[in-house]
Amino acid sequence: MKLLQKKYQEDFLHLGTHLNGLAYAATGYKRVLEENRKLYNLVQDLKGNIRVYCRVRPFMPGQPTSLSTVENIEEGTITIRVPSKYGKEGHKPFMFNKVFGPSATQEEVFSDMQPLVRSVLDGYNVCIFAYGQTGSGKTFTMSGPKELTEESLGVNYRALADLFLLSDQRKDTTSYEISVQMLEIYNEQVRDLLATDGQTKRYPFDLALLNNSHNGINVPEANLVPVSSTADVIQLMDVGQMNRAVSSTAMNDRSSRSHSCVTVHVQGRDLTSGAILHGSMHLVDLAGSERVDKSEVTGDRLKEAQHINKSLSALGDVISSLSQKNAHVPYRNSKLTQLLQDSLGGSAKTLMFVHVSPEAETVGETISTLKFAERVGSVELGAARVNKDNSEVKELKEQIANLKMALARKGNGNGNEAQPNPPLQNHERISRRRSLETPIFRPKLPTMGNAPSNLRPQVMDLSGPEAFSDTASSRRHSLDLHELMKSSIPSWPRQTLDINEEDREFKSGEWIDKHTELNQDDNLLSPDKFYQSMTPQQLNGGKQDFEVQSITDNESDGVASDCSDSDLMWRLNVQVNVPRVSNKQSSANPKPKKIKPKTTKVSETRSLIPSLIPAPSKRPPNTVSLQPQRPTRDGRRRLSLGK
Ligand SMILES: Nc1ncnc2c1ncn2[C@@H]1O[C@H](COP(=O)(O)OP(=O)(O)OP(=O)(O)O)[C@@H](O)[C@H]1O
Repeated sequence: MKLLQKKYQEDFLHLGTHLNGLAYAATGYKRVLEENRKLYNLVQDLKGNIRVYCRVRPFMPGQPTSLSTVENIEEGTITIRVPSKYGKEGHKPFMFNKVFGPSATQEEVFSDMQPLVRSVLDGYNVCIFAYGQTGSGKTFTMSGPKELTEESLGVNYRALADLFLLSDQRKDTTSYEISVQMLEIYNEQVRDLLATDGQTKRYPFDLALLNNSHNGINVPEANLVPVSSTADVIQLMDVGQMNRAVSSTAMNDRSSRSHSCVTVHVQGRDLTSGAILHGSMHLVDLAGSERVDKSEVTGDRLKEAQHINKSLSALGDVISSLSQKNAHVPYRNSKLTQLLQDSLGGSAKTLMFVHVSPEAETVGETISTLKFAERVGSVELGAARVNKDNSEVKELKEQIANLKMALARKGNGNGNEAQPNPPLQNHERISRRRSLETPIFRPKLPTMGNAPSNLRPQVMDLSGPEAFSDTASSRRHSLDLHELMKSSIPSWPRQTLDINEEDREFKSGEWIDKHTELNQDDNLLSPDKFYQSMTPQQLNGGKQDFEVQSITDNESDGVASDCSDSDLMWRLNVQVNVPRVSNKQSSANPKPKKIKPKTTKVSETRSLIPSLIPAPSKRPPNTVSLQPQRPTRDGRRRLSLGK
């Protein structure tokens, strides 16, 4: 007995020592997990909180095969073949965080956005946009084709599946509650797509959205339905889609002109500390753009087009304000921005998928789309970006500086009072990082047996770039240089990225004037105007506006990203993307182009929807619009050089 007692004592002692070791290891493990989470999100931060991925659609089966507008794809660069009818033949490179060619699979595309899903569970707010002209593949990327297979599932299915997979993997440390809501915005009216009474339910959106926030996340007073599996979400989406379809049929397919938004709210509770965190993912399908005859752009269609335009412009305003660190961010200017408020700015992470079609006839729209998207990426990634058109831009900047000096001397006698030129060199510092991601987990895909074949959960489909076009943009070439010089805020993109001939060709011209006639009363913001309103400093400093605020230890304790050490090390092998300087364009066309004066102003009515804008014509006379302007008080811009 004594021997046994002694042995038990020894065993207990041994067990105690062992347990101590285990407890110590557990503490260390938790520390490592926490460290991993921080490093993981740091890598995300380094890559920027607004990222832009480009995807090229393949030619459609049965389509006559023609030469693709996409000449080359190389990592983060896509080069567009510019046909001679746009003024001169050339090659136009655009740089993004990542470019997916026509043969890229759905899985490949998803793998690069997968880290964002993970961030939702770490308490971040995420918004995913699909941007591009009609038919360029937005829905394909986000939802998949009409006939879904496991391989063709869009990123939204995969994202939701991944969300549940990860939350399950973390269940020993964190308990997650996930809920979903589905809203539709049509002509600035919000409807709950999950409303059980089947009635169109209109919300006093300001009150509903803004008075019901908890822990920084605004939850509209719509149905917020708890879900516990991907199948649950799929069922809910099916209900929402059916509700949408009912009103669409009744209202002549209005769904193509309304925004629908699926929002996934996540609340995580740390099982040890009880700390709570919140994350959200907005999956929104914005109204698509479509070609209609000018005769159709009246009445309801015109109203719809104006609403689409207005909401996308409001989105631009919000991003602009965030990047300028304005105290006031105009979220309330549209229902869309109200809805996305928690996913824009602050610690939110935004991904834009920009889509392009390969057909030659859409090259104008393709270039406009790519220019806009490239600038969106530049807003946040401004700090390290290298200007790809460096030599040409430098030369033009010098010309601008000289012109301004001359004007200042003329206007002020000796020119002493003239303000110094904006620090143009900042533009040259803009650079971009490339995507560094590889998939960590294969998404667990929902079984197709449960998924209705017509189900198309929506991720943010931004209507095409033309939706931003408006009256204000039409005045872009009417500038007042005196006014500009008085302004303490230099404008940014046209000095650098947009200063060459092609840019003007694709951004200004007759269509602007045509467009103006239609939309004179709308004080809307075009992509150009939006970006013109930003300064180089704002761009370069803009990063801070989008920096992820680290979750405090209390909030995030124990909620770690699931990164293995090796994976983490791989991820931390960060190479800041310094784009290759491409001189193809300038070398191919070294001579300045002769300016053709515009003689006629066509006042034909056109749709406001982006793709309705006809292919841009030659650039306007007096190309002094090299230096962008802020609008005057009456919202108009004047040309003083041409006097
Ligand atoms: N990467 C791709 N691979 C194969 N087919 C694609 C791809 N992208 C798009 N398609 C096909 O091209 C067609 C148009 O794509 P989709 O409907 O996704 O465009 P969209 O941008 O959403 O258009 P809209 O703005 O009109 O909604 C569809 O038939 C789709 O299946």
